[in-house]
Amino acid sequence: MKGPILLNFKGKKALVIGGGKVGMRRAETLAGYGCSVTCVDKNMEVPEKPVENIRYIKAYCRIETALDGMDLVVAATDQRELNAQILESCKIRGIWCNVSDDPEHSDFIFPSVVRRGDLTISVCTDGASPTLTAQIKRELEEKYNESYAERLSLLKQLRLHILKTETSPEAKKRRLKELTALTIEELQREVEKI
Ligand SMILES: C[C@@]1(CC(=O)O)C2=NC(=C\c3[nH]c(c(CCC(=O)O)c3CC(=O)O)Cc3[nH]c(c(CC(=O)O)c3CCC(=O)O)/C=C3\N/C(=C\2)[C@@H](CCC(=O)O)[C@]3(C)CC(=O)O)/[C@H]1CCC(=O)O
Ligand SMILES: NC(=O)c1ccc[n+]([C@@H]2O[C@H](COP(=O)([O-])OP(=O)(O)OC[C@H]3O[C@@H](n4cnc5c(N)ncnc54)[C@H](O)[C@@H]3O)[C@@H](O)[C@H]2O)c1
Repeated sequence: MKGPILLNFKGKKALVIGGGKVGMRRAETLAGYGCSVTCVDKNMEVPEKPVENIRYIKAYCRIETALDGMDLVVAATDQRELNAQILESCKIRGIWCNVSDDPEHSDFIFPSVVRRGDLTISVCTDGASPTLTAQIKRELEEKYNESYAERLSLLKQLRLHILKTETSPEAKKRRLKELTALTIEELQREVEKI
């Protein structure tokens, strides 16, 4: 069974093999998390707006050398056999691999993600219905709108202040809980008092 964890991608290196629709989306997702990404495609088409953390390489994938030094690999070619070979080579080397057409054997898969500042909500159906995943994501985007980024930033400041100043563990817990019921305007007023 797969379970969610949040990885720290800073300083990590990822290889995405196959820079088609899915591979390019994965490369951009990983780059967005701060990962250094190399994307290899035999027909590489560099996008109009290249992404800073992505090296775009036009070449056939050479598994033997391409995997060296990689922390994560995504096999996203349209060749099932090649994708399976990439997974096998990663297993031998102890590198975690995602195969875009084989969630069952992948070491990790890509959930759908809603981000609001420090808030991360991820949704996944383990490949059962990515369409339902996308629907649930849209519902969450509406419920947890952009204002949650501001709300969290205020809550963070207040939490740090309470942790520093409040000595009683019970009072600490109670005050932290009370804060989550406040509106943004009320939170702003609380921050001004710090
Ligand atoms: C969340 C998101 C993240 C991302 O991909 O970045 C994602 N799929 C997204 C879009 C999307 N997926 C598909 C379509 C075409 C329309 C449709 O059919 O609905 C579209 C729409 C589009 O492409 O625009 C179909 C599809 N998906 C998979 C297969 C292969 C298979 O099932 O074998 C096929 C059938 C292929 C075929 O038959 O053609 C497999 C996976 N897709 C996953 C994630 C993983 C499981 C997630 C889960 O179950 O929750 C997993 C296992 C991949 C993995 O992570 O290894 C992203 C939404 C972005 C967002 O809105 O946030
Ligand atoms: N996970 C998802 O959300 C999802 C959605 C649709 C499709 N898929 C699956 O993901 C895979 C890729 O789908 P896509 O729509 O991105 O396909 P695509 O055809 O757009 O991209 C595949 C890319 O792989 C490249 N490629 C093929 N052989 C190569 C090699 N030897 N070396 C380097 N590059 C090579 C091709 O040039 C092509 O650009 C398919 O197997 C598909 O079934 C997954």
